[in-house]
Amino acid sequence: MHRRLDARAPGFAAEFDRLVEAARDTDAQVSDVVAQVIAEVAKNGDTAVATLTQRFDRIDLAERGFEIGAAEIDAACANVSPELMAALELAATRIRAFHEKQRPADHDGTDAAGVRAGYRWTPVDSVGLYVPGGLASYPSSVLMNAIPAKVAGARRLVMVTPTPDGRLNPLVLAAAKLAGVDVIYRIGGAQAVAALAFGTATIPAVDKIVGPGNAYVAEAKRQLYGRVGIDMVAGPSEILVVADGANDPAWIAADLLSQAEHDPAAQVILITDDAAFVDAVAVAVDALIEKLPTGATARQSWDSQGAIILVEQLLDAVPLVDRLAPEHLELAVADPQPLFDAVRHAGSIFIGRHTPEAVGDYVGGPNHVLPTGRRARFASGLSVTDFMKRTTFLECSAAALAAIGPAAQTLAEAEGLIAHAESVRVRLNS
Ligand SMILES: NC(=O)c1ccc[n+]([C@@H]2O[C@H](COP(=O)([O-])OP(=O)(O)OC[C@H]3O[C@@H](n4cnc5c(N)ncnc54)[C@H](O)[C@@H]3O)[C@@H](O)[C@H]2O)c1
Ligand SMILES: N[C@H](CO)Cc1c[nH]c[nH+]1
Ligand SMILES: [Zn+2]
Repeated sequence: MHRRLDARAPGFAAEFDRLVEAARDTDAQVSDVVAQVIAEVAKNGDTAVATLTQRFDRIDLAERGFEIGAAEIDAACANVSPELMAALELAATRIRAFHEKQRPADHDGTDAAGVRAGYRWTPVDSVGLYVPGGLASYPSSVLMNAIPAKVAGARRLVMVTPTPDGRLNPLVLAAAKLAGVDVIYRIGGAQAVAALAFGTATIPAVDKIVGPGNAYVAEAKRQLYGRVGIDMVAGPSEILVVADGANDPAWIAADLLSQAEHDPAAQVILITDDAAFVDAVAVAVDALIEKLPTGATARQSWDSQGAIILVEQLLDAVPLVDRLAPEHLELAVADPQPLFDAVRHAGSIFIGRHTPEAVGDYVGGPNHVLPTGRRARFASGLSVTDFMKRTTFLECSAAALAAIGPAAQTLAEAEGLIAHAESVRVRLNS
């Protein structure tokens, strides 16, 4: 049974704290398994990747090969219907147009002291794109990963995706070809993330790993950060819907289940100011779950992570939203703008009754790879700048050094770092 909370009831604060602190993606068991997988791949490379892939995805890489080659990709593309291809192309066009606006500007200027200072952006050389493939397949995540990488100018795009029991949606390969991915390996989970971080005889190490995944994938990226760059921790999906009682309960139930069907660990929450609507949505959720092919997953998520919170008035939702910092926030209310203006922490916001989060998963334009587990407090969705880094630069003429150097010398001496002071002083006195 999902949780029900009433913001006006005594004990609400403690109950809400428990909801906020409920760990879904970093529990000790997941963390230990991932640490073990990473250690095995670091030590035994391809052999460990093959053994773990046999264990978790039940496929024999010695027989199938690690890489998905051009012939397999072309055959898959030939099987994609024109209607699907058109939808994929529409998605790609819209995602590209949105991300092209994110290209950052360089800066190069000379200040009043005559010092030239600035920064310039350059792309990361090689990136690993994680495309999930355990419970569902994610052609849309191929586009969301690869298109911003291409817009940034990353030179080499290495994609990994698991193929449990050999299953692979041809649209995943069509999306990879459309987006310009360079090489694809049929591996997933923490072992794929570790292979991309360390490199193996078959799989080249990359500079940065991006993309979403389940708790194991997200934890592997978290543990490997530092050895390799990561975009963020993007784990099991989340949605928080703020809805008034004027909504059709079936619409809101579908929105909640759209994220619950991703993973038993997905978290879906409704906040409303209408007590009757609480019951209506709960009934609609139960009715829709029965009809979904993904109902078993959605049921586990709804029962174990789902919650409905009743508030006195809609603006009371704002501090609750900010505490939860959800991956997705839907504002299904008559006048969403005041809520939109007030909320500070959310990965992506969907404004008004006619903007279901699902449209953003595919064709909206903004990226659907987003921080989860309350990390929208400090992290942002995948963007072009995740595939770039900023190098600053400085140039002093003799006159400029004369203007600012003495203060540097003074500070270096105060820190007791005399070689620092000396490297400025010798130039000032030349
Ligand atoms: N936050 C985001 O931006 C975002 C976007 C899209 C999808 N998602 C999330 O991505 C996830 C996709 O999950 P998925 O499972 O379908 O695919 P996945 O590719 O992320 O995970 C499948 C892999 O997990 C590993 N695994 C499974 N059970 C394991 C176990 N018990 N021990 C060790 N490893 C194990 C296996 O190696 C398997 O190949 C969902 O949680 C979904 O909500 C998040
Ligand atoms: N909702 C997911 C992000 O949490 C993204 C996605 C891809 N396909 C469907 N949904
Ligand atoms: Zn989704």
